[in-house]
Amino acid sequence: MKITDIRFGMLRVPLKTPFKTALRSVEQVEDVVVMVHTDSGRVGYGSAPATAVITGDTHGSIVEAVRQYIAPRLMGQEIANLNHLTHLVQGAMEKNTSAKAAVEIALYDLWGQLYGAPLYKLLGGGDPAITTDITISVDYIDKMVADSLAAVERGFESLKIKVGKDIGLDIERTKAIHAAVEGRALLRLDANQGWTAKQAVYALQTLEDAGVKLELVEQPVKAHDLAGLRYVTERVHTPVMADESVFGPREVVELIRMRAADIVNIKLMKTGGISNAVKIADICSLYGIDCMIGCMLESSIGVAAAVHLAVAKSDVISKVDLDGPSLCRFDPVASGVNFNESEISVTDAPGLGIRSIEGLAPANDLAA
Ligand SMILES: C[C@H](N)C(=O)N[C@@H](CCC(=O)O)C(=O)O
Ligand SMILES: [Mg+2]
Repeated sequence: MKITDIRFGMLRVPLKTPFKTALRSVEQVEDVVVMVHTDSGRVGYGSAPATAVITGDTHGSIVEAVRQYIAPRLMGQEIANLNHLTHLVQGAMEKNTSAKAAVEIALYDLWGQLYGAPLYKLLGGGDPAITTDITISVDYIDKMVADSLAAVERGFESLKIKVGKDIGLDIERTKAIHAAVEGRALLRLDANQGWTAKQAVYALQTLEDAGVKLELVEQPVKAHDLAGLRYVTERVHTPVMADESVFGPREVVELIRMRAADIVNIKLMKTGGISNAVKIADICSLYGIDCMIGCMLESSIGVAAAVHLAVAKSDVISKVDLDGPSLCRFDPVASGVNFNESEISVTDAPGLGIRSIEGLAPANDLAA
């Protein structure tokens, strides 16, 4: 099965409610869809959102990186040589992790199709059912409490609370949500880099002293501030998770060397796809570091790939934040992964099992 063409589409899906973090506010998912065509007639699908505030990638840069740097290396290549292909993708250029991720996801989809097996089985197998948390956007306290209660009613047993806007309000937000859902849901905080190290220690110690038990705190400080991350990790009981601070395997090695965090959040859009995500999971497994599998605000194509990885690496990926599809008003993608609120299950359809994508628009206007 040889690669003959790479084409693009745009997928837009409205959200149930605006997604608000310390870094941005968005009202719809907007993904570049990458379609890798082969001489067998089979097509592999991948996707990438433009999370410029985290990865630096825009829709235009994703399309241009694939078109100019990645695609030319892949034309005529054999899908069976997957390791060679991922090497070509990763070596095509620096950074541009979202573009690399979209292409790698499509290549792994084709690899599964080639061998007639769902991706998770080729990645090592596992129990094809996982449970995700759901994000509660940062907002007025009453709204966040109401959103948290609604999420618990929908069956979510783990809430990822966005904070990082105002330290005093963040403490009040967390206390109010804790009081409202205590005993019914685990609470994870994600400050999305919004605090200084000292503010983070103050907020977390205040919450700990008030009896607010948190499962973890995610990315309390600026992405580049590994020393700040370590400062927080050393001073609080709450487990600290690195998100924006770690993209690829090299950063994870440095994080472990510095003992800067307790947990690593793996996201395909940061790693540049599945090959590096597998490496990170294996490094963390070696050092006994727990992982979360996360996603950007993105469609169920890229999230489906993350689900397959989570199933296959469940020994080290113990926490799941794959709520992109649950935040959308509907899922335009029919695939081998079924997203049903907190419960996600995978069928035996080959690769990602993508059968149709409703409303896929041309992406020709994004780049020359
Ligand atoms: C969607 C997911 N729950 C999430 O919060 N992901 C990111 C933010 C992604 C974005 O801004 O698109 C995170 O910080 O963990
Ligand atoms: Mg995060």
